[in-house]
Amino acid sequence: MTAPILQTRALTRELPGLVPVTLVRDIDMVVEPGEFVAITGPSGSGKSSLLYLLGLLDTPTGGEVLVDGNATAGLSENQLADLRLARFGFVFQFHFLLPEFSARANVEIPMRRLRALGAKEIRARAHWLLDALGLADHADKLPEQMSGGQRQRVAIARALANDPGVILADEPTGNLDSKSAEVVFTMFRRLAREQNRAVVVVTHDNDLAATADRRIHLVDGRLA
Ligand SMILES: Nc1ncnc2c1ncn2[C@@H]1O[C@H](COP(=O)(O)OP(=O)(O)OP(=O)(O)O)[C@@H](O)[C@H]1O
Repeated sequence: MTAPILQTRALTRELPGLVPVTLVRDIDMVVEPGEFVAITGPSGSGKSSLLYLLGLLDTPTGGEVLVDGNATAGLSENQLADLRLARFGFVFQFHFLLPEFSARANVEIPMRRLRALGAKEIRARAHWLLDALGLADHADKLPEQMSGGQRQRVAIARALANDPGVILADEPTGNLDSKSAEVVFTMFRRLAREQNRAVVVVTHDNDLAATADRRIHLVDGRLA
C-alpha cells in the first residue's frame, strides 16, 4: 500500500506566552489522493492554522506532518520550500497575484522556479492551464484588468502550475459571488475526481462544504 499523500499525527500548534494560546490540538488526519476534503468550523476554531501546518508554512509545536509518508520535522527552510514548490498548490482568499505581471506570467513563475520544464514547455503549459480554466482570452491581462472570479481562477492555474499532488485552499471563495464560488468548487471537485489530486479547502460556507467528499470539523482547535 502506498503512503497517504498527507498525514498528521497528534498535530499541535501552541503560541507561547504568558497565557499560551492553542491554535490546533492533537489532530490525527489522513488525506489520500483523489479526495476532496473541506475543513469547517466556527470563526477562530483553527481552520487556517491547520491548513498552514498541512502546507508546511508553519511549524508544529507538537506532533508531525508527513508528506507521502515522509517526516517533515527535520527539513531545513530550503528543503521545505522545495517540497512546497514541487508538491503543493496554494490558493488563498486574496489571490496574491503579482500585480505587475500578466495572468500568463503569474502562472509561469512557479514553473520557472521549479526548473523542471524548458521555456517552451512552460509557455505551453501556462497556456493549457489558462485555457482549461476558461481564461485563454485573458492571458495577457494584468490582474487589475480582470474580475474577482477571473483572478481567483488565475490563482488556481498558478497553484496547478507544477502539477501538485495536494491543493490547499483557505477560504478561496471568500471574496467571490455565489456563482463564481460554485465554479471554483466544481473545479476543485474535478481536480480530485478526475485528476486524483488531494484537495483540502477551508470554508465557512456549509452549502459548499456539503459538496466535498469529507468534512473535517474543528471546534477550539480540535477535531469535532
Ligand atoms: N499569531 C497569533 N497570535 C494570537 N492569536 C492568534 C494568532 N494566530 C491565530 N490566533 C488565534 O487563534 C485562533 C485560531 O485562528 P485561525 O485563524 O486558525 O482560525 P479560523 O478557524 O481559520 O478562523 P476564521 O474562520 O475566522 O478565519 C483564533 O482565535 C485566532 O484569533
